[in-house]
Amino acid sequence: MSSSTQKEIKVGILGATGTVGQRFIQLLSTHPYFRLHALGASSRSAGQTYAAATKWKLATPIPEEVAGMVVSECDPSVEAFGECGVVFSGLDEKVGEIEDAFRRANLVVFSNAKNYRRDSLVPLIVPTVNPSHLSVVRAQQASLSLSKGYLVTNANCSTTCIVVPLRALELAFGPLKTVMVTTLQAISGAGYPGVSSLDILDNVVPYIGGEEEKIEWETNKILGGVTDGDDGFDLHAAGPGPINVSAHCNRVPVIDGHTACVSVAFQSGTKPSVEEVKKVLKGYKAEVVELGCPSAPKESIVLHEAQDRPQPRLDKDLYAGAAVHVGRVRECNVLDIKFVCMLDNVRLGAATSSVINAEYAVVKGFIQ
Ligand SMILES: NC(=O)C1=CN([C@@H]2O[C@H](COP(=O)(O)OP(=O)(O)OC[C@H]3O[C@@H](n4cnc5c(N)ncnc54)[C@H](OP(=O)(O)O)[C@@H]3O)[C@@H](O)[C@H]2O)C=CC1
Ligand SMILES: N[C@@H](CC(=O)OP(=O)(O)O)C(=O)O
Repeated sequence: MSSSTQKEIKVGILGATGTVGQRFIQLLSTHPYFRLHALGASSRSAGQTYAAATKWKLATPIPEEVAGMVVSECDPSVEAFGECGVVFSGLDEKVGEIEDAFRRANLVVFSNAKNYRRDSLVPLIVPTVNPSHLSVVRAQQASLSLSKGYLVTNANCSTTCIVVPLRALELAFGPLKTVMVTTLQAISGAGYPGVSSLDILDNVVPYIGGEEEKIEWETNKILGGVTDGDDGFDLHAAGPGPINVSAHCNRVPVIDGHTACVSVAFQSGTKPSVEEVKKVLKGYKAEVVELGCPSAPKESIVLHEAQDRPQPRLDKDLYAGAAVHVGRVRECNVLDIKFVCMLDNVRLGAATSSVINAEYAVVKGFIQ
């Protein structure tokens, strides 16, 4: 779809004052398809201008046209939200029912929260992996008698980091059998103000509530397929059984950028060489890139050859934080192959994924 023929779609942001909400503002203030029209947050912020309500933490200033917008409650009956075609949600998981209320008001909702990821009619989409799962929203709409509204989720940020290289490997070398992953997760993953400085400075915290279970479960939904008839998901589609995923999650004193150390075994029992694996990762082409979705990165996987890369501080900003970085590809003595991957947890790990998912929905005619 060319920007000259495209009618701008009015969009709202739920949780606009938060860590993910701020990235949405930054990404959408110059977007070729979407125009910011409504901002929502809690009753603590409602009624104030965006600049007054928000502890802005990004290095670029609050876009001028947004600073003076008045934040409202997250309620679909607010007039400005009713005028939107799409809402992007950076809402806390504790208020998941708000997203459902917007969907039932016939709005298209792109959510970052965990609440609906396991729903059998809600797509869980990493845009550079499984955007075609969007087809299931037609069954979701039918189940709720909605003509326009539906809800799409993106994945947990660490899960997003690992599934991009895993998809590339699976397409080239066949179904995966076992994945072992150890994460080193940035502080911004816990939102603002997040983990207290006294807990995280000079320290590593070897526990992030619920994170390991999310990685272990979500990986199978994302790498699975959709059922015949597009009315659900098949967690086992890629192989004879689900992938055995075992995760250890750690919080580390990094501001942005989650790192994951991953070991993989394939079902076939045949070990690909390190050079074959590198070639496959480098050559991986995602559909959203081929379709020209405006926020999709030129390379979905950036392969690093230097021994000490990827590093969050040095690598996370490439392609506006929309790529997964992979390095240290080597043979694994226990499983088949191992590598290190890293992504910007607030961009590809959250806001950017929602935006690319919405771009794909526009290009594929799922948003009028
Ligand atoms: N940070 C990250 O890296 C990632 C986050 N996520 C998910 O994204 C979502 C947002 O996370 P994050 O931005 O980090 O969280 P923050 O805590 O930084 O922001 C939460 C937002 O939700 C709003 N909010 C809180 N309570 C209510 C309420 N009762 N009614 C309406 N709005 C409310 C807050 O508004 P107010 O300012 O008024 O309190 C704020 O805008 C979460 O579900 C999180 O799990 C997913 C992947 C990565
Ligand atoms: N739990 C993640 C961030 C997050 O909010 O994940 P989820 O969207 O799965 O709740 C972290 O702390 O880094």
